[in-house]
Amino acid sequence: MKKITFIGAGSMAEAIISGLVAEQVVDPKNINVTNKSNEARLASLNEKYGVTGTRNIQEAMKEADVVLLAVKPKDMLATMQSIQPYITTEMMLVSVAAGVHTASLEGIAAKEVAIIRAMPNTSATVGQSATAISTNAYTTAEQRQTAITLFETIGSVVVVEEEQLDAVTGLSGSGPAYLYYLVEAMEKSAQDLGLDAGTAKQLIIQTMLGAAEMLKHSTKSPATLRKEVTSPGGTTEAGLKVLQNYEVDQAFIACIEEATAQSKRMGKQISDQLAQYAVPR
Ligand SMILES: NC(=O)C1=CN([C@@H]2O[C@H](COP(=O)(O)OP(=O)(O)OC[C@H]3O[C@@H](n4cnc5c(N)ncnc54)[C@H](O)[C@@H]3O)[C@@H](O)[C@H]2O)C=CC1
Ligand SMILES: O=C(O)[C@@H]1CCC=N1
Repeated sequence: MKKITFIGAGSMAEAIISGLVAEQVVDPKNINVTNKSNEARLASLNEKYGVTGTRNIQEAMKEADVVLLAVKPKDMLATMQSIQPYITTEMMLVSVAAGVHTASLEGIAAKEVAIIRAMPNTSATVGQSATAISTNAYTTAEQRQTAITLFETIGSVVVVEEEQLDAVTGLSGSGPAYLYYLVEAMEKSAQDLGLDAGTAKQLIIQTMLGAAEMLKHSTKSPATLRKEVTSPGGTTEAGLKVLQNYEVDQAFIACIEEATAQSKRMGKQISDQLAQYAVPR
């Protein structure tokens, strides 16, 4: 990876830039960043990471090996149209936009260019994203490896078929929010039970981290690990009975299915929109 250009300078772009710089995968001098209008944001990224902020798209795209599209799905059409003249078949485009299909991007690029679609999550900010990527037909094995290396700077990477990315979005793209929701409930109950906020926070975070480490390192299934906490007639059994009565497992399943369905709906909406602007070849 010699030169990388970020189109979009928001939170996802910053998380990836900080990973690339910290892991020394790319020299900051070879990272260009551009955004829609916020000059101060580009200056701040320059100061923090040594990357080059520019408002000139042609300049930003010049000699880029990787172009990372980190804009909201609704801004993808305008973004693709603005970079289209500068896309070359030697480049690799990487999109992190939820629901945007590689075929839609190919339609606007109108060139046989490698396109990677990725679904990271916000834990990228602390180098702990669970990222899944898929590749289009023009992606070489070397480019695929480059994408894996890029996303490994912000966490773990799996390669999936593109049609699986909706499920990935519902599961791990949105996933941090489900866990934060659980923590919010744990904090509320701790407060009701008279624990001070600082003490509760430390206990909850370490409980989450410890359980995650157990899941990662133990050969036992989650069900076995759960049973090991649950003494017959004890506190866990009493608590879990309440969760079962509320069918909390069914609620989580329905939640992930609905998030996946929403990813599909967003994908259809944006691909219909982008199809109208596809350049005939
Ligand atoms: N927040 C999340 O949990 C996740 C978000 N994503 C995806 O990451 C993408 C970026 O999200 P955020 O960083 O949270 O967004 P953000 O709103 O923080 O940043 C978007 C950036 O795009 C720039 N932009 C908009 N239109 C542009 C244009 N025409 N040309 C150049 N730059 C333009 C904006 O100036 C801004 O810098 C989204 O597509 C989202 O679907 C992916 C995985 C997880
Ligand atoms: O909520 C969303 O649409 C984005 C995609 C995955 C996480 N956040």
